Amino acid sequence: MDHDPLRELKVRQQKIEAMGGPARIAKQHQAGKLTARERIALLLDEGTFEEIGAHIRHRSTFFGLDKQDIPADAVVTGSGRINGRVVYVFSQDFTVAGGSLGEMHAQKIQHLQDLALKTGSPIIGLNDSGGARIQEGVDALSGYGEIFKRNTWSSGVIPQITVIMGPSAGGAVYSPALTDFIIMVRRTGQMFITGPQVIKTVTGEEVTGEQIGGADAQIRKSGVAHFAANNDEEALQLVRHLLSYLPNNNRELPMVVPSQDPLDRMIPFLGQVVPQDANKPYDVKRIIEHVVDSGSFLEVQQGYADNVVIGFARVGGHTIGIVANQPRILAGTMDINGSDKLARFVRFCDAFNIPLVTFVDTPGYLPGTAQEYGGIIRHGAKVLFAYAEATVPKVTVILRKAYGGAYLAMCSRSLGADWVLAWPTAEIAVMGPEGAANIIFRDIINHAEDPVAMRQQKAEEYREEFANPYVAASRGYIDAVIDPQETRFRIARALMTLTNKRDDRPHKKHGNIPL
Ligand SMILES: CC(C)(COP(=O)(O)OP(=O)(O)OC[C@H]1O[C@@H](n2cnc3c(N)ncnc32)[C@H](O)[C@@H]1OP(=O)(O)O)[C@@H](O)C(=O)NCCC(=O)NCCSC(=O)CC(=O)O
Repeated sequence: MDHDPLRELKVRQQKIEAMGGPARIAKQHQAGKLTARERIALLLDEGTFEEIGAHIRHRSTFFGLDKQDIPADAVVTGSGRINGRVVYVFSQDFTVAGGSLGEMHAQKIQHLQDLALKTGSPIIGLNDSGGARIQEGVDALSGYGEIFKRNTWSSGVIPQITVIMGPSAGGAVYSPALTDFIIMVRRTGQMFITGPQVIKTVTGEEVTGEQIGGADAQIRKSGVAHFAANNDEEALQLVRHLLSYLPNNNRELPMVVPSQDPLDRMIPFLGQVVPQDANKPYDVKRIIEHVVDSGSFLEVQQGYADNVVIGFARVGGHTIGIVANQPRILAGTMDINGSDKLARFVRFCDAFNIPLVTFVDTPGYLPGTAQEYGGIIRHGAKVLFAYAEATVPKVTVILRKAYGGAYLAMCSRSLGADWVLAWPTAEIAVMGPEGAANIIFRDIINHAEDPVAMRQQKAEEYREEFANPYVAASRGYIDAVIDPQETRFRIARALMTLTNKRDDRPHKKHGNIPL
């Protein structure tokens, strides 16, 4: 019979598209997971997927692999569009050899990384894999190394987003960790360096995979992941939503999403959200949500170090990065985890031309041995480094307390804020009035007939002197004291004046941020 090339192509394509076969696909679905190809179809604009390297085959002969067919080498790779923008995507296929990463599987991902970097396009990894293909040994391992290297080269050039939709264990966790954002699917997505078996053997601890590396653990306890989703579909929608805030690469600006929300919208009740009593908490997210374009706030790393709030939002349709102290948690103090969370976000925004708006209400750093021994000095320094290094427009709004080193750290004028706005309730001081009185009036208080009353009186004197925005404003550390109801309008105007900001730093290979 004559050879029919077109028929051969069809037969080969069908084999590749059949992935691990009906039984394994059914098992995947039973586990609450979609297949690699179903995921890509949900992620991308309809009909835009262009597959790359579908015919790639492994060439390993160890442990009978030469007799094993591994369609697409267990990863589907290609380009497509999200809201019309070109992106690159790889999707590991757990139905084929457990989505394990062999030499050629890794090469497919590397090729995609190269294309994404050269074309300045975001790259998205959908991870669902048993890790390095054990039969392939060092070829599989070095595949990871090549991927890590490209992750690092791409960092700060193109957005890299990871979705953990199945296991991600051992060496497999580090490519995700090198990307900008990790989204985890609850219950099915798990990340850990060593799994429950190894932990039990070495330390005797008994934990489940979910306890050690599920979405809850990696978001709330470790801060490794940034978002959780309830299922595959929700996670993929979140990728599309997140990308809408980001530019394609570091040479472009984020896209503008037309907004119906007037820039000069007054917010009459905004001032009342912050209690008069400086020791009373409130939810800073209420301020953020009222100020930004209606419904545009996307919080990042919610559930981890919630004393610091970070996220993307829009003002007048333009993306901004929001950073805020959260007085509801730990009284809004700065600590180790909050510093790490804040600094990495500021650096992401700076790398991708996203202006920063910082809301300040912090009494200072969290005291205690746990913080000092944990290296708060080193971690806190990251915040100073990140803000001082950032060249994007920086607008700071001081709502209430701005004390000491934490005042400086929260994008103060001294660190390079372009606009510093303050509410009339702002208090800029070296420390809280009670603490200050205890130190500078110690003798007077100790020798007073009624030390308690004297301490109160002296604290009040200190508060009257410094606990207002006007001393700082008189020295030029604050540019304008504003009526709280005008906050949205004033931020919008400040950002508009900074549209063409150009700010250079001395040429260098790279800085040495305290890690
Ligand atoms: C990921 C799992 C928990 C998933 O369990 P499940 O019960 O859902 O699925 P399963 O075990 O039946 O796996 C499905 C199929 O994929 C295969 N499979 C799974 N992981 C594999 C791997 N790493 N290499 C080669 N094949 C693998 C299984 O043999 C099976 O094949 P078949 O269907 O033909 O029977 C488990 O497969 C697992 O523990 N895998 C090994 C994980 C691991 O230790 N990886 C680290 C590698 S070292 C590494 O990455 C480097 C480092 O850590 O530094």
